[in-house]
Amino acid sequence: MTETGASRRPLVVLDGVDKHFGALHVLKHVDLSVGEGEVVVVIGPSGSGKSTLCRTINRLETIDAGTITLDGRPLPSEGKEPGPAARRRRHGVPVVQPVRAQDRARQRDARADPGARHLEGRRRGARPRACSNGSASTSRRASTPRRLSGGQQQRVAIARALAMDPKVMLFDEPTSALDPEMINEVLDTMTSLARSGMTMVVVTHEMGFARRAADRVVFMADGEIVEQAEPETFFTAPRSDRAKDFLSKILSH
Ligand SMILES: Nc1ncnc2c1ncn2[C@@H]1O[C@H](COP(=O)(O)OP(=O)(O)OP(=O)(O)O)[C@@H](O)[C@H]1O
Repeated sequence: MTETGASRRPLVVLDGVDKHFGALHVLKHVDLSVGEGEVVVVIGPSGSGKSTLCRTINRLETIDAGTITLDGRPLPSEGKEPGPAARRRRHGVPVVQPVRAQDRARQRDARADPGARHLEGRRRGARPRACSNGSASTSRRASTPRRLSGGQQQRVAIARALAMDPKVMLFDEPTSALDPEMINEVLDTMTSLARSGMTMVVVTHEMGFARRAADRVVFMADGEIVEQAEPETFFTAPRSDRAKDFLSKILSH
């Protein structure tokens, strides 16, 4: 039986977190504890606050009220450190986000048009940087991420994040901008990571991944955590009408 968050050592703890964007109340008194080695998949309708939740954990977004602690240490208040990048480095909570659409368009242009490829090479600079991706082949290692496919770029992003030796990794819809055939290779990498014991918070619409790799599914709607359960329980017997409605829509596709 899967160990639930309650029986693990708390690693990431959100306590009464509120977040507004102007008049929009995006996170409403959110309480969430992620245990060490736990894989939490966050799902819910568009606009429910999933990405914002993820972004508050690594301080890409500030919060208005409540606390977030990482391994018992509170995240700093806004203004006490130089900037978001420095905060992320210090706290070591990497987030893997979608491959940017513009990068993918540029790759397609470069493949289709030698002139564009030349320009693309100039844009990158004279010498490609090596990337320390243990899963990449030797020839791929000499490539810069922009020469790689979207799926390979995401695997490099995951490898780079792992190089930070993080206590927890965040994934914010990492497969959302990928071509369908590349989605599975990224999900396989994430599944391996989950099975290796990495603590992960994953915002995704990939329900197969949630069933396969999650210890717990957190369902959000309108800025609130409406319910949370082990995947089988959630997918076969959701309790709330919101979750039933959401699942009926996505699972019927
Ligand atoms: N920087 C911002 N400024 C203003 N409003 C924002 C900002 N970021 C997000 N929002 C709004 O906050 C709400 C929650 O957005 P969020 O991206 O967290 O939702 P989500 O559940 O991840 O949605 P999706 O599944 O579509 O990505 C949405 O109404 C969104 O438009």
